Amino acid sequence: MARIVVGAAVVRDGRVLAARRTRPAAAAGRWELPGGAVEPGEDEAAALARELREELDLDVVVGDRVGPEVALPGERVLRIRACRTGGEPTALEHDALRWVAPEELEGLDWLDADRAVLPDLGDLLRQPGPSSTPS
Ligand SMILES: Nc1nc2c([nH]c(=O)n2[C@H]2C[C@H](O)[C@@H](COP(=O)(O)OP(=O)(O)OP(=O)(O)O)O2)c(=O)[nH]1
Repeated sequence: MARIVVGAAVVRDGRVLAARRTRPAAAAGRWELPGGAVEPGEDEAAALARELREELDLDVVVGDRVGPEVALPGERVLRIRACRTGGEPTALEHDALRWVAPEELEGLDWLDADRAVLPDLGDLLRQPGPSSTPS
């Protein structure tokens, strides 16, 4: 069975958090949705929350899937989940972080697999969020 890699679409004020990789060499300098591999016996949402604490010192609430499941090399698949946070991320394993607006998505140098979710990510960012709900 394919190993699952989970990535977070952390959304705030209509932007999504992108993180720039430092390793391996082929991926260094390219952007991803932060996350990592689900460990055996671990729940996907729990894995994602754990990875974001480890990589970004960030507590998130994990929500619904975004976009298609994408095949990765080495019998792995990438699944993206929408996340919310009240905190500020710190780059502990990446060399840059950026809040990306929908119109900037296409122009970023994403890892190849992540390109497949950009249309759905754009739709998600354009939806009115909690912060823009009239009170
Ligand atoms: N986290 C993350 N990984 C991605 C994305 N797109 C993509 O192709 N990948 C690939 C890159 C890596 O080969 C793999 C995740 O590895 P990782 O280094 O981020 O996470 P990890 O610590 O759990 O990995 P590992 O030590 O078990 O190899 O998935 C993405 O958007 N986010």
